[in-house]
Amino acid sequence: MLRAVGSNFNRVRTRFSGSNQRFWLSSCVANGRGHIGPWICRGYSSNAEPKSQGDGRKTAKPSGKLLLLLGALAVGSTVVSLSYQKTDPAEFLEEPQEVEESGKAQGPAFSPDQVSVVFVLGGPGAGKGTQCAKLVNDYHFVHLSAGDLLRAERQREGSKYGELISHYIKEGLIVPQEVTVALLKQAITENFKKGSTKFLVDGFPRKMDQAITFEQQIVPSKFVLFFDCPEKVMLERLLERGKTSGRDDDNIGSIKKRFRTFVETSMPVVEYFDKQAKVVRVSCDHPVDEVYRKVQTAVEQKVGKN
Ligand SMILES: Nc1ncnc2c1ncn2[C@@H]1O[C@H](COP(=O)(O)OP(=O)(O)OP(=O)(O)O)[C@@H](O)[C@H]1O
Ligand SMILES: O=c1ccn([C@@H]2O[C@H](COP(=O)(O)O)[C@@H](O)[C@H]2O)c(=O)[nH]1
Repeated sequence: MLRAVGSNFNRVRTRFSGSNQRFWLSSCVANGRGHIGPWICRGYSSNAEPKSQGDGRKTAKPSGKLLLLLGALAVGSTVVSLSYQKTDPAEFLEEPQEVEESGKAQGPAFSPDQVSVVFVLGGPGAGKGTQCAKLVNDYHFVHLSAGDLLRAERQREGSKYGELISHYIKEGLIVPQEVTVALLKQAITENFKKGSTKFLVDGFPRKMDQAITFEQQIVPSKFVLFFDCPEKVMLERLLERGKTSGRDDDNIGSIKKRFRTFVETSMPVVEYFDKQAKVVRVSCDHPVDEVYRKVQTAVEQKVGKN
C-alpha cells in the first residue's frame, strides 16, 4: 500500500508498506516534477496507531517542547534522506555487485570508447521494443529494456523490491532510480565481460535523476534515439498489445497514467539531451520497416555498421 503520511510546502513523504518490507520515499516536489529524489530508506517505519489517552482521546495538542522535538526530527530525517541519496545504486540490490573501486570515486565505470550506449526513448507503445529487436538482429546490439529488467526483478524469488516495482508499474510511475540503475549496471557489466560493447538501453532514462546518475556512474551515452508518436496511435497500439501481452499496465487506466508520466517526467529528459544535440528524432506513425530505415541511418552514422 502506498499512502501519503505527511506533507509541507515543498516535501511529500510517502510510505510504501508491503508484507515483508516497508519503504519511506521522500520526494522533493518543489518544481512540481519531483526531479530530485526519491530516496529509499529501508526498514524505517511503524504501523502503530496513535496511542489512546485512556479517556478515548487519540490526539493531544503538541506542547512547545514537543514542536521543538518534531522540528529536530524533521531536520534529522532530511539528513538521513540525503545520505541515502548518495548511496551507490549497486548497494540497493541484494547480491553484492562487482563495482570497480576506481569507478566509484572517479566517474563512469566505462569509457565511451569501451562501451557504446544508445538511449531509446519515446512514449509508451511508440515502438521502441519493436525497433530494438530489428537492430539486435542486424547490428549485434545487446538490448536492455529497463521495463523488462524491472519485471524480471519483480519476479525474482526473494527480491525485496517486487511489491515496490509492481506498484510503480501499475501506477505508471518511475521506480526509484537506485533500483533501475543498479539493474542496468549489472546487465552491462555482465555482458561486457562476455565481450559485448554495444547496448540499446530501451525505455531509460525516463527521469532526469536517472539520466545524470547513469552517465556519471556507468557511461556517457553515444546518442538518443527518440520515437515520436501521436498519443492516439500509441493508445491504439497498446490496447491491441494488451489483448495478448499479459502486462498489467496495458489497460486504459494504467496507460493514461503512463502517458502523463511520459509528458511530465520523461519529455524533460529528451529536451535535456536535445540541448546537447544528442537526439535523433524518428517519426514512428509509419509502417515498421519505414521507421526502421530511418533508425538504420541514424545508427550507422552515430555508431557505425559493425
Ligand atoms: N510502426 C508500427 N506500426 C504498427 N504497429 C507497431 C509499430 N511499431 C510497433 N507496433 C506495435 O505496437 C505495439 C507496441 O510496440 P512496442 O512494444 O515495440 O512499443 P514500446 O515503445 O516498446 O512500448 P512500451 O514502452 O510500452 O514497452 C506492439 O504490439 C507492436 O507490434
Ligand atoms: O527506467 C524505468 C523504466 C521503466 N519503468 C517502469 O516500467 C514500466 C514499463 O516500462 P516499459 O518501458 O513500458 O516496459 C513503466 O511504466 C514504469 O513504471 C521505470 O520505473 N523506470
